[in-house]
Amino acid sequence: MYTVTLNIRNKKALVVGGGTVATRKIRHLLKEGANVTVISPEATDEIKKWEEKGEVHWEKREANELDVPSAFLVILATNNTEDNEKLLKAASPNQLVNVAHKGDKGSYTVPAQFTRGDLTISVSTGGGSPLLAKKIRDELSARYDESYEQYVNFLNEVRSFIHENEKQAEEKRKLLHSSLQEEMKDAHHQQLFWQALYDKYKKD
Ligand SMILES: C[C@@]1(CC(=O)O)C2=NC(=C\c3[nH]c(c(CCC(=O)O)c3CC(=O)O)Cc3[nH]c(c(CC(=O)O)c3CCC(=O)O)/C=C3\N/C(=C\2)[C@@H](CCC(=O)O)[C@]3(C)CC(=O)O)/[C@H]1CCC(=O)O
Ligand SMILES: NC(=O)c1ccc[n+]([C@@H]2O[C@H](COP(=O)([O-])OP(=O)(O)OC[C@H]3O[C@@H](n4cnc5c(N)ncnc54)[C@H](O)[C@@H]3O)[C@@H](O)[C@H]2O)c1
Repeated sequence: MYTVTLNIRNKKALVVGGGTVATRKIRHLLKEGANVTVISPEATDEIKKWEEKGEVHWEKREANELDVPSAFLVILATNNTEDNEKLLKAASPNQLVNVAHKGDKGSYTVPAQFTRGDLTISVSTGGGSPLLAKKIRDELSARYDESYEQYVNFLNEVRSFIHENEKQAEEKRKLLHSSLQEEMKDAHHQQLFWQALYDKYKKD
């Protein structure tokens, strides 16, 4: 499998089906800023609320082959395997298609994941055992707790500063590695690190 992180902001996403699985998928798509259309005769209360608030466009009907080609990303999440497969055939090879009832039929599956600011940790079994992916994700989310959000911000800022101020590759590498030491998660150590950088490059 070839793992990527996709920017789906303002991209057209089509979700076929309005059940529990579709709802979970839509929640994630909205969080990432996609432009979501749902086609389904029935929908959960959560989807109805999104529709009322104008956050998704819901077409209350069964989907057909003509609906598929215009979306960047397509999620086939009906409870009817034959319908999902009929719609899958209408997709172009250049579209990203997720098939909820059988991951390996589509072009992508969604990993279990969590974020801490700019840090995303994803776990995939490629459809082999979604529940194992979820279990490992839960274990990792306890290990990489909320404090990582601030820590990743710190590393991001430190990295920009080092790139701006240090031109020598070896010294740059050393500084970047020293900012990764476990103790740097602590605010006091971060302050000391900044002070050392300012002193080294004579900034106030
Ligand atoms: C990770 C997560 C991401 C997401 O969907 O957003 C995800 N499934 C999640 C939840 C979940 N999945 C299932 C239940 C009910 C469990 C139960 O019955 O109790 C729950 C609900 C729950 O546990 O909450 C079961 C299940 N899943 C699939 C089938 C069909 C099949 O495989 O035949 C069946 C039914 C047969 C079975 O039970 O096996 C198929 C897929 N599910 C995938 C991803 C893809 C493979 C990912 C991988 O392997 O790494 C793939 C192939 C397609 C896809 O959807 O992309 C999300 C984590 C939740 C979270 O993030 O909190
Ligand atoms: N990917 C996953 O994580 C995962 C987890 C559990 C189950 N599943 C699979 O996902 C599928 C959906 O599960 P669910 O729990 O959301 O089902 P569900 O019964 O809650 O919802 C199915 C939805 O599909 C709609 N629908 C049916 N035929 C349609 C059509 N032709 N066009 C448009 N909409 C149509 C229904 O109106 C309903 O809203 C099942 O096939 C199940 O095997 C996947």
